[in-house]
Amino acid sequence: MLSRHQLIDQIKRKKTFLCIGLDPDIEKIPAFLHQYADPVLEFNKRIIDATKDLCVAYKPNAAFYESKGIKGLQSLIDTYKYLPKECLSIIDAKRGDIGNTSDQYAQAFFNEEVTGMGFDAITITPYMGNDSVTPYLKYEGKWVIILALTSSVGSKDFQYLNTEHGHLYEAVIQKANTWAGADRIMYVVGATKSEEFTNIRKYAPDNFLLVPGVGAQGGSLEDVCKYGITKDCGLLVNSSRGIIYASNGEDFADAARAEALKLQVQMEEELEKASVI
Ligand SMILES: O=c1ccn([C@@H]2O[C@H](COP(=O)(O)O)[C@@H](O)[C@H]2O)c(=O)[nH]1
Repeated sequence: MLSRHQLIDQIKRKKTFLCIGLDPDIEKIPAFLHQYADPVLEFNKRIIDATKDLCVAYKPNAAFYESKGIKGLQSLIDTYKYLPKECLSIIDAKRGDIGNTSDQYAQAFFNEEVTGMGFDAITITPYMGNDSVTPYLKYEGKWVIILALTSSVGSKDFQYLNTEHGHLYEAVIQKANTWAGADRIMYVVGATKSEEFTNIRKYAPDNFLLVPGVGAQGGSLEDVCKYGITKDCGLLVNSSRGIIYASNGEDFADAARAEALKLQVQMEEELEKASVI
């Protein structure tokens, strides 16, 4: 469990708001790792060891594990167990279903005694509304991270539709703010949508925003900070492929560290500029 207060403390202490995405594709991980019983776990462990002082969160995306069946699920459980306790652990599962089904998803990712996984936070699609989100909030201290404005090209299909409360993504934020406060709810906003951050801060002045899309998707960290940073930082900027696949040789963990370090240095500058540190 990681509270808002602990998250902000960690950001100030480590001078970073980097979230590293653990999206291991068996086709892309270095060949020499295939000699290990669980190559994915070995890959993740070495990435974590090489980067844990440079980031405040790790975000395994469930798809990369679920696509491998039982072995993948075991890799996810063992990766969860290996994550440093001081870092926010986010399962990027993008779940969303009726209440009793959401209860099962919440148990799957939050109830460590039952499943071996007790992530601090989960990503949720808000399309089905209140009853698809509130079951996760029953787990005291856990975070729900709601998709608001995604980094994807397809975000324009629904998220910009006009409603009586503004664009659909604005209506999502206004409604979700009535379910819990900024100590329990974060929003996903893509780095590729930096022009919308000022607007989003009108509705979510205090919420942390999980921001994917820097690195492989071409989003600008500088622009995200220009329009999105708050006095408490309020940002978790994710990079997955840009860090974990920096090299596919034996030096992959060092190369990942070098990429993470570049982002950490930029983040430290932004934190200073915004007087967070
Ligand atoms: O709007 C969204 C929501 C989630 N994601 C996820 O974040 C990472 C991004 O990976 P990169 O390799 O850094 O592009 C990945 O797990 C996505 O599923 C997103 O990209 N956009």
